[in-house]
Amino acid sequence: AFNADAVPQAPEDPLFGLMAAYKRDTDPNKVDVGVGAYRDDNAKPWVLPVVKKADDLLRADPNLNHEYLPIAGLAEFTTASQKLILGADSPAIKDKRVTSLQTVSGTGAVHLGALFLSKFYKPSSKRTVYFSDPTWPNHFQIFSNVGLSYKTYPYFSKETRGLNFDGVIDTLQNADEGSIIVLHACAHNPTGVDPTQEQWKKIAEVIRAKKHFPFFDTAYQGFASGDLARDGWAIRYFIEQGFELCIAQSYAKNFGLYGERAGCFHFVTAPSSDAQSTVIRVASQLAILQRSEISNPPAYGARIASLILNDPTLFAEWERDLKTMSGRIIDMRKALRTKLEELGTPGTWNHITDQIGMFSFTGLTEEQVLKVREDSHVYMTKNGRISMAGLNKHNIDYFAKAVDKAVK
Ligand SMILES: Cc1[nH+]cc(COP(=O)(O)O)c(/C=N/[C@@H](CC(=O)O)C(=O)O)c1O
Repeated sequence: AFNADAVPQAPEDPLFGLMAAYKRDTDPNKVDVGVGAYRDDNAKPWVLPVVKKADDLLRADPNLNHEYLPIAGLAEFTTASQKLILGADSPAIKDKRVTSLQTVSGTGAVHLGALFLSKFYKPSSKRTVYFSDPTWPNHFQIFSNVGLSYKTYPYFSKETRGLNFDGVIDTLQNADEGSIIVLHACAHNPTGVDPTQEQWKKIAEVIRAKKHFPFFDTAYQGFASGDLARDGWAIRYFIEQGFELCIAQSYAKNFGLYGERAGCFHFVTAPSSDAQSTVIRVASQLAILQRSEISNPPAYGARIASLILNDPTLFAEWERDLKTMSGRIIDMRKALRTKLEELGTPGTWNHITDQIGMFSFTGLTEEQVLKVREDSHVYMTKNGRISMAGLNKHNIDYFAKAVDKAVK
């Protein structure tokens, strides 16, 4: 007998709890700057025009069926995903040093990578995973669920509201050799603070010197700068430097395919004479894990993304849609900073425009966050992160005044 009555109550997921609380709120002025999901200027989810087009094409295909995909997913999707994040001319692709599996979005890719590492990465010795502090909260439970212990490296400087670069370097320098280092490829969540290219080079030096293993999580390619290649720069630099690494790639945000769960996991081996046979063995073990976890991935989102990634005209349209989203977010950053400065809201607000990607780390304390929620029906995560796409022409004045009231 299981005696399920012994099962303890788990805490509600903070983010999904926030989304539910927002939905329940009936106040007409309520503002949702919680979940990292793009909204248009009317606070509505935005189906990218290019995604609508791909959907029409897909539904018009007389051969469309609902058969199983291969365990590794749709080959034209994973191949195109490699090119997107590594660059079409990547040495890793040329040398056949990369293997990729389609996953249940970015979460599935982070999980598959964590599960694989828990079984095959230095299994006989102590392994520690390092996350930035702060990081995407789900990182902690995904890695602890597969039995890997973790620590954090300081990442955000409260004083400058920018990168605590020395904290990153010192912690990685003093970490046990061969630790797994989880890195946000661009548009860091929740801080919106990314290392400069020079700082990435120093981070790479320490990771090499300490024989750490880089684990990139990329969920916002095209959202940080609006430029896909630029947002892939850190990963491509590490590949150029000859690192062995893995990448969790999410298409939730940059294709707006949130609920369709489109993502990819890539494992890249270091250049060596037997790199290709290594990658084949790694692929075979990843397939075993994938089979037991999901058997094979969901078809619809990957088919949509694949149609767009593999068609130059649709790809160009996608890049335009990306610029629409990243452009509107940048407009909201400028508008919010201006409003807060005009209101004379205590503190400095340049970080709102210095930070990039979907989020701004406002610096509001937990009680100010709760106050702005109670008083003004504004929903942001407890760490003071706001999803900039939740702001628009109609609510930005109201939002700025709500923050001003909470901070004063
Ligand atoms: C860094 C990062 N990595 C992976 C994911 C997973 O996305 P998926 O939908 O599995 O492809 C998210 C989602 N972040 C937003 C939503 C969430 O928390 O799941 C967020 O931070 O709001 C990330 O912010």
